[in-house]
Amino acid sequence: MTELLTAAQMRAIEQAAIDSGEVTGLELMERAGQGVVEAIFEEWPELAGASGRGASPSGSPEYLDKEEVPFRAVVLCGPGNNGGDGFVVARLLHERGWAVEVFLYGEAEKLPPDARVNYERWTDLGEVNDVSVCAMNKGWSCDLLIDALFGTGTTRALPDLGELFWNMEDMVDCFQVEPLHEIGRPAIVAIDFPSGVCADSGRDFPHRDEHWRFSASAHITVCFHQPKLGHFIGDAVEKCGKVVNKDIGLRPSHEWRKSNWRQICKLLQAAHQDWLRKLTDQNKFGNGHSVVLTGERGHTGAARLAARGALRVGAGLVTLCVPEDACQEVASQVTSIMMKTVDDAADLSAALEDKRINALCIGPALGLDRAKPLVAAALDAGQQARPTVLDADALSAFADEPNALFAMLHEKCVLTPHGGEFARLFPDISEKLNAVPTKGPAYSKVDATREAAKRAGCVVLFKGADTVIAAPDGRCSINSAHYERSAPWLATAGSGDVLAGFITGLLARGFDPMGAAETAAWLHVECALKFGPGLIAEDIPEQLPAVFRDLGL
Ligand SMILES: NC(=O)C1=CN([C@@H]2O[C@H](COP(=O)(O)OP(=O)(O)OC[C@H]3O[C@@H](n4cnc5c(N)ncnc54)[C@H](OP(=O)(O)O)[C@@H]3O)[C@@H](O)[C@H]2O)[C@@H](O)CC1
Ligand SMILES: [K+]
Repeated sequence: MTELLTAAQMRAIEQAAIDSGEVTGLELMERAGQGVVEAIFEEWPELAGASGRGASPSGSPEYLDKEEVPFRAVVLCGPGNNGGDGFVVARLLHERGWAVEVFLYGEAEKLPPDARVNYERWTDLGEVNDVSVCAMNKGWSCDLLIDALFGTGTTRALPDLGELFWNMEDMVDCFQVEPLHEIGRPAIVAIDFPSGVCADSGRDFPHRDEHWRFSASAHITVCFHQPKLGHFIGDAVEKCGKVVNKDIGLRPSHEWRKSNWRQICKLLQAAHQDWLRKLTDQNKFGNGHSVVLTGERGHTGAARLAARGALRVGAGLVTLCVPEDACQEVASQVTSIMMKTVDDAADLSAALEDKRINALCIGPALGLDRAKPLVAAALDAGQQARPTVLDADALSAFADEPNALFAMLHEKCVLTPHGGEFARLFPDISEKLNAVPTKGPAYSKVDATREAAKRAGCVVLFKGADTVIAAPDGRCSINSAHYERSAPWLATAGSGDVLAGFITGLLARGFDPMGAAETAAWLHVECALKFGPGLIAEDIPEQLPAVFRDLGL
């Protein structure tokens, strides 16, 4: 499980290692530069030779006939240690026979000490020009462009670099359709972050000149030790291209980790596999009994999707609670899923007398008018605190009085809002999240979800391509559907209902709320990836057997 750090956590780990005497800042900078060069050659082995033909701006045949020339790199260095990494990369490429041009944003005299040392090492080998004199056309016809302007220290807008960033985005787009060299334009590599992106939130800092871009773009982003939060949330996911992490020999101390674990956010990379493995001697009740409430006639599809999800994910029994007038509609559509007539809150309370029902899903297409009393019955303090997923209308119904909902919630609940539902329940938090950031670290989706979970007193799963899951005690994880797990076709009607069903089924199987939400979110994306384009919500649960087989279950 990868831990995602904030800039401050990364600095603390780095400082602890330096203070312990096991490494110096300068050594870390050297390793960072080496990591970037390594990543470049791993990504583009064709650049690993000492020389190449050089980029052909036009791809014209007469150019190709010329004698081979060294590969050319342009390195853009900034005023902090990110710039320091850039000087190391410039030197290492030069040592390999590359022709390297270096441009600096800022003043050499003001560079921090380690960056200054590497600046001087570079000036023994080549020139440094001001970034403002970097003729961009010249830059674009090189083989490699290194963005070492800003890394984890970005704290505000970079308006004077907006045009440069705009050009970089253009180049990244071009290169995605044409292979390297054929268009004579460079591979773009960001060191740690595409410049302008806030490391904690993944957001960039807009400025008045909206014509230009607010942050850089890259084909690959090389980060160090562990990826940061900002690589997986916010605007950065569109800018990083691909995130490559390089070890720079930092070992966070056990003590540091122990005292900070609640502040660390995990990136979900696997299901809780051991928990998923069914015990062979379980009977159907051993795997729990999930109940899903449907809406009224004509509004039962969402709950049926959730129920199917709960059953496929392994709940032993799944029952749909259906209003009398919708029974025929539901009965004609389900087989292995059971039905019970539940018209109102009194019926629900009576149904929940059955203590074998150990997980409940309430909300998908439930109907705003019916939702409030039914939610109250589901969460009735007189009942045992039963694991309960609240989704869709069960959340929106409380838009006018979210505190009334929070007062009823308990620690076995899971809320699964999308952005709109989140804003209805947590308007002030949503406002902070949607405000234009002016200084870093900017308020992030991770901050927002943690704050919401604390207020609600239960697990909150804030949906999106970057789904964030947080518990009231600060535990947090991100389920990213970006980069190699990109699954845009998951944004389809009913997909969220299936997710709610997955969580409910896992709760029935005995997962704790955080584990159920994390595993369900991860499986949900796996199912989408398994199916591919053309996916509709009905397909999602049907991929689970294949996903489970791949997991060796
Ligand atoms: N931590 C580690 O373990 C390791 C870290 N390493 C590397 O160090 C990087 C972090 O270095 P860093 O802290 O010096 O930050 P960085 O991103 O270079 O920028 C800071 C400078 O930018 C300035 N500045 C900010 N915003 C600005 C703006 N809008 N416009 C203008 N200026 C602005 C800011 O000025 P200030 O805000 O202080 O006025 C400051 O001068 C990290 O990303 C990685 O690449 C590696 O060497 C390996 C080990
Ligand atoms: K950078």
